[in-house]
Amino acid sequence: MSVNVIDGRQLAERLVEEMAEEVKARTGQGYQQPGLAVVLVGEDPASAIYVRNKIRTAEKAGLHSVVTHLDASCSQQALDKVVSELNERDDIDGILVQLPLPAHLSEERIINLITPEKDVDGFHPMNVGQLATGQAHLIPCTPLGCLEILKREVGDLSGKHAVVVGRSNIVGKPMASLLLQANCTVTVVHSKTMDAANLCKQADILVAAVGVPELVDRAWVKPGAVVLDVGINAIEKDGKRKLVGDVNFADVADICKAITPVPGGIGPMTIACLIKNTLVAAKQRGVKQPVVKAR
Ligand SMILES: Nc1nc(=O)c2c([nH]1)NC[C@@H]1CN(c3ccc(C(=O)N[C@@H](CCC(=O)O)C(=O)O)cc3)C=[N+]21
Repeated sequence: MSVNVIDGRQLAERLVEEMAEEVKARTGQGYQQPGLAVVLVGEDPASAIYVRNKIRTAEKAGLHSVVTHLDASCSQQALDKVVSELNERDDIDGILVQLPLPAHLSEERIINLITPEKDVDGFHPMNVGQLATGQAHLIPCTPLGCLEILKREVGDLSGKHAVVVGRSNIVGKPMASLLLQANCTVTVVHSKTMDAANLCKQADILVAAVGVPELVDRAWVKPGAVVLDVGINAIEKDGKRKLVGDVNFADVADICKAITPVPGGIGPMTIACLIKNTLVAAKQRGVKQPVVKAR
């Protein structure tokens, strides 16, 4: 079987270009330039890289962006205050608080505090509930990026057996909701599942999102399956730091119909979907530019 390696970087770039056109058209019609706010707490180097990528991509799409960088030791009250102020700002359509937060801060509290209309991560219980009931408008970025790829690679998902490995609130659960919405038969596999490999081997669509380096090997994959690898794991190999996914790419690639690589697969699509959600939020809010009166 010839391997189809899905180029997430190229696809993401195309989506960002399309969105840049849309932003231009909308500002031309008198709407305010969409704004994204990213809040970063602490000095985790991986988080700093992701935040930089998000801001760079936002700028490519013609959004304006603000980054608030707080000290790792900041209080919950200080973080709450930053989010509350962003909630009130008219020029900000999307708010993202980079996770994970330092252990002394409550992620749940912050997720619940972000106003649902600006929750471009789609993590607020209101947006989670809307996704579960098919009324979604802000859908978590990674699952949304996965769906975009599946629409292109598979087309109609109706009746396909999709297996999601992992049950996190940020990927596994919303991914399962979205696939169900698209008429897949959905199985969720997790750490307590009996015989995960055999369940996965029945999947037409396999989404791996557990954060275990190269967990999924050949024994887990049905020939002809479409495999999406959400994992981003930094490992040491031959004394060098290297990024690998949750899928053992070299072991499975030749039996897949299509597969996403790490890096260059789902990661860039996640960021493109963050921009998409910021546009969705901006349209929903519909704020016009202030009218300057002629005199
Ligand atoms: N509130 C919140 N929302 C998030 O969406 C969120 C978060 N917190 N915390 C961390 C995770 C992780 N995440 C990534 C996004 C893009 C890449 C990405 O673009 N990766 C590149 C390369 C990365 C590299 O080279 O290190 C790739 O896969 O090709 C990776 C990881 C978003 N997250």
